[in-house]
Amino acid sequence: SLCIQLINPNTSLGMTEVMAATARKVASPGTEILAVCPEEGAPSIEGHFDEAIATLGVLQQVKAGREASVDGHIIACFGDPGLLAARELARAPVVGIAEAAMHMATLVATRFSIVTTLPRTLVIARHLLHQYGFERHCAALHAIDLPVLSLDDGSGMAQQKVREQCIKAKQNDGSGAIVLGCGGMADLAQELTLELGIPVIDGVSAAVRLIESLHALRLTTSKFGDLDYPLPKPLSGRFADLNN
Ligand SMILES: NC(=O)NC1=NC(=O)NC1=O
Repeated sequence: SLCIQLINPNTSLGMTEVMAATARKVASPGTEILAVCPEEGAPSIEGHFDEAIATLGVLQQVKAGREASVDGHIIACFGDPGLLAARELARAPVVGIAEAAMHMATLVATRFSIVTTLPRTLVIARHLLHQYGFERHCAALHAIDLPVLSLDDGSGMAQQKVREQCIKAKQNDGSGAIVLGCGGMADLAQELTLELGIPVIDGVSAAVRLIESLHALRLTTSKFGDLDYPLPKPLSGRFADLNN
């Protein structure tokens, strides 16, 4: 059986639980989901500064996961913070929820739209599209203009905004699929797919199944070249044990 480490890079336990529940629903029988988040950091990740803060916690959790011999790591934040650094530390596959959702969208539609949280994080999604080579596949990006934690406040307001933006995207963008641009939207994909009649894709679910596929194909992170383990050197202070 498989053990997949689900890393919520922010420190909000409610979001970790929503994503863990979604991951467990979609995981194959026998796949265990080990849901974690950093001991310290940002309660939500809404920009470049928050991502920089979150990266240390992601790396600490990846190291812990490697020591626990997990079969894969999911970076469950739509900016995929620390993805390549995590791949240097990891032996097992590391998949970000943005790249997972984007890859799946390209397999079922010629173009997809992204619906994310704050307008200021749109540029982060654009950077990822460029980095992953998916710019030509993305027809449009939208933001609900609500903070990440509004998805976790129990009011249902953010969820309604996500639904509205998805309906507008389907009507206006010429996209065949929609990517949900926040880990906190993970539980909305199934219902929106049914309601809209087009694939509405959550990156947490996509990442779980991608890691299961990588495992089945015996594919693990290449340790040849730039993703080899970090060069040994005396790291100091809080970083001291990160690379050993
Ligand atoms: N675009 C986003 O909303 N990214 C995110 N920030 C978080 O804290 N979790 C996410 O998925």
